[in-house]
Amino acid sequence: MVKLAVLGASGGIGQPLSLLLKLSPYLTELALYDIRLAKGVATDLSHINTTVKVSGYDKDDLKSALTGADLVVIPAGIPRKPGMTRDDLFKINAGIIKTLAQGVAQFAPKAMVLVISNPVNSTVPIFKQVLSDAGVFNARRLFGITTLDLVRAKTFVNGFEQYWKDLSEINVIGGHSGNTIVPILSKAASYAKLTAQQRDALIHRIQFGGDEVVKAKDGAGSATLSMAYSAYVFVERLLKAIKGETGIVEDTFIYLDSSIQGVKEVKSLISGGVEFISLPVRLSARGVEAVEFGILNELNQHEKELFNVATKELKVNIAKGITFVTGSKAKL
Ligand SMILES: NC(=O)c1ccc[n+]([C@@H]2O[C@H](COP(=O)([O-])OP(=O)(O)OC[C@H]3O[C@@H](n4cnc5c(N)ncnc54)[C@H](O)[C@@H]3O)[C@@H](O)[C@H]2O)c1
Ligand SMILES: O=C(O)C[C@H](O)C(=O)O
Repeated sequence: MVKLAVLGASGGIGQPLSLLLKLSPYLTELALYDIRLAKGVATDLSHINTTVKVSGYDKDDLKSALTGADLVVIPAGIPRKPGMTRDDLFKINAGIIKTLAQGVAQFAPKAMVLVISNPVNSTVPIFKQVLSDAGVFNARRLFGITTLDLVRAKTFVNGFEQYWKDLSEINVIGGHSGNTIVPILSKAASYAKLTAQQRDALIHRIQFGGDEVVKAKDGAGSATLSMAYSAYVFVERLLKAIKGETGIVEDTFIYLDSSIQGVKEVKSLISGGVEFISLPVRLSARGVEAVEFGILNELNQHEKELFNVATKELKVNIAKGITFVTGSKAKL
């Protein structure tokens, strides 16, 4: 029996993501929550003849949506319009995330939480701080979903070569906004064939892929379908790990808790220190099993430079999220 709650289920991401989750062989129950239309979306999906039971919950019924949830996936919040950065969403989305985190702390304190809402670099720290203040935070169970960056990286490399043979050697680490997104392509043999100009163009496209969609949608929002796909990929991988499959590693944004295997090494390898970061994480039934820190020893000079730029910006984004909850300025 596995219950998953989607908070923000009626939105551009929420609807296609809920559709994909309705098809999952690993789920028993799907609880859809939104401040609008969740019951309608749930009724629509409930006509699909798969075994996942779907129910919808209105604005005032967060408690029912969350009670008994093993996983909570959160795409609630406003998306970007052309000209905006993800940080411009902070003003509205920080409050939404704080409220939802308080709900999770109260009604599903043991659930694995997967945050999609932007700016991820700040919304995940907000979530962590609320859970910590409520005394229920467990670093193994909180994830920022950065899978779309990896999905984009794996897609865009094909623009440069007929066929990039070693997609599994590609990672995207750091955070989820512009310069904090650090594509790690150098482990793949095909990387050596790129000119510096091609490499820079490819990295830029991965870092700013979100802007491409925002511009193309021309005011009607940001990536929804590719994001729903990416979240589904991550959720399925986590569900497989929960079922006991071993060797599952995904790039995801987590809190660096020293009790987690590999975190001490990560901290010694990152100059200046960050508290949250996306790295390859080994998943298990308890969520984050270990951080695969070895990648940090394998960066080439160019990637090290990108990574240093990323961690500086990331620290500011993280502090902004923590400060929002604590009310006092977080240390940088
Ligand atoms: N992590 C990523 O890679 C990634 C990728 C794409 C988009 N996003 C982010 O995901 C978020 C959602 O994007 P979208 O395109 O689905 O937006 P959307 O506006 O289409 O949908 C958001 C939904 O959230 C709901 N909502 C608002 N406040 C809520 C609350 N308090 N409780 C529950 N639901 C609430 C809205 O009613 C709406 O249905 C945005 O912040 C966007 O920037 C993240
Ligand atoms: O670009 C955005 O604002 C949405 C999302 O973070 C993305 O990467 O597509």
